[in-house]
Amino acid sequence: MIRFCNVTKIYPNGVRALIDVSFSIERGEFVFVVGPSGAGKTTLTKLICREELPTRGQVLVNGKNVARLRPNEVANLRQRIGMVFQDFRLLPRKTVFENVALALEIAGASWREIRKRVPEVLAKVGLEDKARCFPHQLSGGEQQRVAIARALVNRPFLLMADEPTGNLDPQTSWDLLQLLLKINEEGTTVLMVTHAWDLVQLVGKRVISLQEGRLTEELPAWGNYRYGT
Ligand SMILES: Nc1ncnc2c1ncn2[C@@H]1O[C@H](COP(=O)(O)OP(=O)(O)OP(=O)(O)O)[C@@H](O)[C@H]1O
Repeated sequence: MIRFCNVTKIYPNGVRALIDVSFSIERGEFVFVVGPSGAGKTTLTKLICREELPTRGQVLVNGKNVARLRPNEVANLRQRIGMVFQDFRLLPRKTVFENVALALEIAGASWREIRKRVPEVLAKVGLEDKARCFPHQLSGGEQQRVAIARALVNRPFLLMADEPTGNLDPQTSWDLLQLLLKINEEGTTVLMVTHAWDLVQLVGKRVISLQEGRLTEELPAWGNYRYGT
């Protein structure tokens, strides 16, 4: 579903963010992307949603070279990839319902669909009773779950979460990871960028590791491996 073929990304200022990176992600996988600050993790996510273009090599999403997409296809690609960020990025003057509804409105959904779909997706993230709240009335973990609901509402084929637990305490981070694992079990491919190596070790999922722009290590899923056993 996602394929990087010898991808190098050099920014205009000369920084080599990714160097000759190749990997594939199949439909239905849960993949962690780890690595130190500046290793190229966010750049990798930006190449997938075509926020950036590779300098060399190819990024294929659903078999299509993203560099060759027409503008309407780029918009369509971005609508079909759910994005979650460390800082939640909710609109502060809109309620939880409105924050999630906006993603559907932009995709052209009818009011009838919005009224049906928003409560469904809020229930999925356990926030059905918070629809009328504003973001500042919620905890960090709840705000991140709203962001996940917003990312899911258009039924994306891929959920990309860039440091989603970066602003959360350990227990809330763990709960959030469980939510992402549940979403993955229900069929959505998940790519999670993280520094939280402790979380990565607690679940047996595939790990792509970057170091100074190079893919240094690819650990397969560990099956039933559990931390401390
Ligand atoms: N728009 C840009 N222009 C120039 N250089 C950039 C740009 N975006 C990122 N970089 C550089 O590219 C390298 C990789 O950055 P990237 O954000 O992908 O790393 P990261 O692994 O996500 O880091 P962090 O964990 O700190 O978020 C860094 O050296 C960064 O300074």
